[in-house]
Amino acid sequence: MLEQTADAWDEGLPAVHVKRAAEPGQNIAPRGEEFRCGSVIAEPGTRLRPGHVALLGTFGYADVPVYARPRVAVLATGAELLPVEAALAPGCIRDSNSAMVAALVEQCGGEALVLARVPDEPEATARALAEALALSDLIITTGGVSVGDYDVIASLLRGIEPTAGATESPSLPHTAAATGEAPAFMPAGIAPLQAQQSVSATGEAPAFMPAGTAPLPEPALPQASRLLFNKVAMRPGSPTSAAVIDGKLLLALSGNPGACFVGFELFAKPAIQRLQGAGANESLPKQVTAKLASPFEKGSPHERFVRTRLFSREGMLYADPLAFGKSSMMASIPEADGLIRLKASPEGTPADTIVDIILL
Ligand SMILES: Nc1nc2c(c(=O)[nH]1)N[C@H]1C(S)=C(S)[C@@H](COP(=O)(O)OP(=O)(O)OC[C@H]3O[C@@H](n4cnc5c(N)ncnc54)[C@H](O)[C@@H]3O)O[C@H]1N2
Ligand code: MOO
Repeated sequence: MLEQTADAWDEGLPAVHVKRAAEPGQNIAPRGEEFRCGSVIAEPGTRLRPGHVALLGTFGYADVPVYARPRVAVLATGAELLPVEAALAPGCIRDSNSAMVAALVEQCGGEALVLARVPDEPEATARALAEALALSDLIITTGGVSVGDYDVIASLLRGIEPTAGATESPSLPHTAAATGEAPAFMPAGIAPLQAQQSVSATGEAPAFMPAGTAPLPEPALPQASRLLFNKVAMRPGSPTSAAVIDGKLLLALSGNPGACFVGFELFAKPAIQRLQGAGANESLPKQVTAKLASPFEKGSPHERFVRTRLFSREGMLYADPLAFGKSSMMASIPEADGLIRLKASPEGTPADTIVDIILL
């Protein structure tokens, strides 16, 4: 509001000049202007944003029931993995996936429980998964999911029965957005959320890890396990797999950091949001369209998800694919604003093509 008066003189005396007369009711907030009796502040399942918290506050709701943050166990597999703080040794690599996945989990509202890394041994891995099941609502593993002799997650998954309708290369979950269906990989009856726990994402075994957990008699997953899918028709991250173990979702992401990141965005993020009560559509990745700013030369037998920078020029959104976008590379991950969805094609995609973008 600006002052509508000015100093003036009237017949030699100081006066106030009113520039514009007030209208009746002006600057008075009538009762019920913004909210009526019965107005809904937030529907059940709404993710509470700062604006919702302001509304709840103004109407005196100090406490409201919310979903517990899902506890997400993060288990990196690979004999070559070292803790982040370790000096490099020949043939070894630092476990960056655990730290990245933990940060991604926290970013989408989950609570990350970073478990001790396991070598490529079925017994140790099955034991670690049993421990993860006891501690968490959802398990994310990285690595060991491809076709090599030491890909232990893959061999454990091969040992369980596929769910009716499970496929080798399912459609990607966000293709369900148009139908309004729940993502196909979300199993019905996921175990209810339990009390919260907190743990730091240092990559070390958490202090609450039960000591002396009895080893499983066989390196196998529990009887009640069901395979949802093994492998997805996408690049990167084609070995991504999913199963339900004892009523909890296991997402097995690729060990390659770039593929691990893409797998998380496409599969883990929607699942974590669903566990927080988000509706099927709300939890799916948000998509926009943009013009490709530079050509993407490489073709792919499967749909490809390319990390990209986004910018706008003259009212048009452009996607500029980032360098260092290979599955094994991570330099482009922090730079990426989105993932370009490129259709399977033997050829590359020319500049100026209108492409779908998943926003990160
Ligand atoms: N014979 C074939 N081999 C592979 C195929 C194939 O079709 N046939 N597919 C390749 C593709 S595509 C991918 S993707 C990878 C996925 O392999 P895994 O998920 O089993 O991952 P690993 O082999 O365990 O690791 C791959 C790569 O990533 C590094 N890594 C693993 N974990 C971490 C971590 N926690 N932090 C950082 N880096 C990690 C690991 O050292 C390897 O370099 O399979 C191909 N092979
Ligand atoms: O599926 Mo892999 O990530 O393409 O290299």
